[in-house]
Amino acid sequence: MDIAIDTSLQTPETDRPIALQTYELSKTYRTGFWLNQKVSSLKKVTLTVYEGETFGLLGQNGAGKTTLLKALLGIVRPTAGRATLLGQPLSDRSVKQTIGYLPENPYFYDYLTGWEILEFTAGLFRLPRSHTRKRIPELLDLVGLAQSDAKKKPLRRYSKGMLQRIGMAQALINDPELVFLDEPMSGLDPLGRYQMRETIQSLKQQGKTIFFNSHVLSDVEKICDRVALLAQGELIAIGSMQELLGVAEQYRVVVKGGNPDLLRSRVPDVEFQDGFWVGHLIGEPQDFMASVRLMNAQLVSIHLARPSLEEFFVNQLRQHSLERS
Ligand SMILES: Nc1ncnc2c1ncn2[C@@H]1O[C@H](COP(=O)(O)OP(=O)(O)OP(=O)(O)O)[C@@H](O)[C@H]1O
Repeated sequence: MDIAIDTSLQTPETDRPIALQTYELSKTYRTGFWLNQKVSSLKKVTLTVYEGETFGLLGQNGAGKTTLLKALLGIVRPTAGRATLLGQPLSDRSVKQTIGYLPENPYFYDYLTGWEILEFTAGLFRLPRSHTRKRIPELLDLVGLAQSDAKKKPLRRYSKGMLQRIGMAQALINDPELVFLDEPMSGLDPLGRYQMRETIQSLKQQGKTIFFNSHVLSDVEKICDRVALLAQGELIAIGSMQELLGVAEQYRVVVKGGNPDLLRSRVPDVEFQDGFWVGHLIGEPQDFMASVRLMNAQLVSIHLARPSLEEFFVNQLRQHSLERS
């Protein structure tokens, strides 16, 4: 399939330069012994990521996130549709020089030390040795491995968190403009996740575009400028946190006791959590407080809040599966 640059793809909604764009990108895998079964993993996905953005791709297991990443990186061939990376079609190999990629489960030659693996990767990019000698310590510092003896230790003696960090350093060796991260927080403890977020934020400050998949929605909410949500290969939502979650104009209420059916008329998304009814209020808080008293229920808390990304994610997926059934 020939994926040519299409000028219609280059028409931005704003004047911001585009880092990555897909137009009706689709991927169908053939599986089974006779390759006679089809799995439609991406269905006409159209999206734009602007330069300098931190963009999060969300979705349940099997939603098609890795397939989209692999299609963009040329690891799998799209079945239909088009895409550009830094203005070039996917078929243009030269663009790979300016791209970094951290796979979900990076494979390393584990007899190499941290320093050696970075030297090896630098060699693949044909970076001059003098440059590599300066670049490696900078990267070890950026990913939080400079203080340890990581550079001298073989990778088979690395912890999961250290491997993830050296994978990140490896993805950045060529000082890429566009960085793809597949589940960068996976397997990290809370401190490791915090440090990975810091690393991503410092890349953002350097003006890099970051495109990443994650299941850790609280991290995504903290660091992403925009997110897209995939469900069964389809793009079902895309936007900034403000566009998707709104501004804080809803009251979140926590109530003890009371009749859930009556509560539901004012708090449609109410759910029972750890002994309390929790949800978002529709209407005036004063009226609600009066009705809670009439229900013989107890108001535990009420405060202005917008839904979390997790609540948005669950609601969107529920709605999508209702529409499908
Ligand atoms: N090489 C392949 N051959 C056949 N089917 C595949 C292949 N790779 C992925 N799939 C299928 O495509 C669908 C999307 O998979 P993908 O790995 O892209 O999802 P994902 O959103 O990244 O999931 P996870 O969060 O679990 O990594 C799944 O149904 C998966 O089984």
